[in-house]
Amino acid sequence: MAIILGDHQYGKAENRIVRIVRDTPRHEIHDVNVSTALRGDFAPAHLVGDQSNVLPTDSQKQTAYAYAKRLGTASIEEYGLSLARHFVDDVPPVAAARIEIEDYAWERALVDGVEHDHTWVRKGQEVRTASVTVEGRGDAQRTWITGGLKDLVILKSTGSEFHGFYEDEYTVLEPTTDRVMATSLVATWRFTTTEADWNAVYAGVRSLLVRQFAVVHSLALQQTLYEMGKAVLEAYDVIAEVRLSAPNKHHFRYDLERFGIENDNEVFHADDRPYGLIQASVTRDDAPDAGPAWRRQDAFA
Ligand SMILES: O=c1[nH]c(=O)c2[nH]c(=O)[nH]c2[nH]1
Repeated sequence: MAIILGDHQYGKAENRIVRIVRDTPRHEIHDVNVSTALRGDFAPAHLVGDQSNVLPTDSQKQTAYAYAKRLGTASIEEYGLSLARHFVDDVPPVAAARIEIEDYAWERALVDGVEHDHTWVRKGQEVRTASVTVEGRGDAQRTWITGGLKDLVILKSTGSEFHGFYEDEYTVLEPTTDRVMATSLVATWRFTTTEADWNAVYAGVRSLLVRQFAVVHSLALQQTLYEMGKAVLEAYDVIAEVRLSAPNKHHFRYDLERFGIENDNEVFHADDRPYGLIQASVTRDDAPDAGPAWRRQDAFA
């Protein structure tokens, strides 16, 4: 029997970079969490402790900060692209680089009803995400970009049903034709291009996802997810695939009848666990190969 080193990658995870644009008295803020991962033949480092090909994770961190100046005008996708290309093009042992970014939104503080120039309040909990993977050099170079969001907490108080499901001897769930449906959505979309109006696509996709959640009369969260992905693919030909992950944040109608009080879907217990976890990928039948687009940094965990 031989023991072999398998797939490996290494990088600096979760660089918390804040970029302030202060060229005028009205500042701008970009607050991001950047993770780098380099891939290539780093076997000697693992097998015999030879670091000669290893660009330290500390250097990767320094590079992420050095490139952060670009965040003044660049979207997170563009920033990730320049960082990934730098590692692959300029560091010979690196065969591929993956950059994952989370973007935390701030909104201007209102002071006496006026937007303040250099004070912000964190906007909700929703986070914009992006990943860039660059492989190979020169004409053989290939690039995969995803955009996305996570922690988009969304709830509808009607327009959702769940019935007609398969029942076995353990099924106790009551069918319903009117329930609260809520989730904390994670959506990731895979681009077919390395040049897009990234911020406009983000805003458009986000609003389509919210729109579909609201207007689709849902017979199950599964159906809602499919309709969300389908609408995005119909509207954006620069997107080949949408992946959705949605915890079903159950809201159980509370039994007030015990107290002689009517409860016509008015009072609920919001249960935090367990939760149903509904996940789907929606794709075009002619979508290009996903390559390493979904090879996330936490794939080793
Ligand atoms: O939208 C739903 N999908 C399910 O698969 C499911 N299962 C369940 O218990 N409730 C729900 N709701």
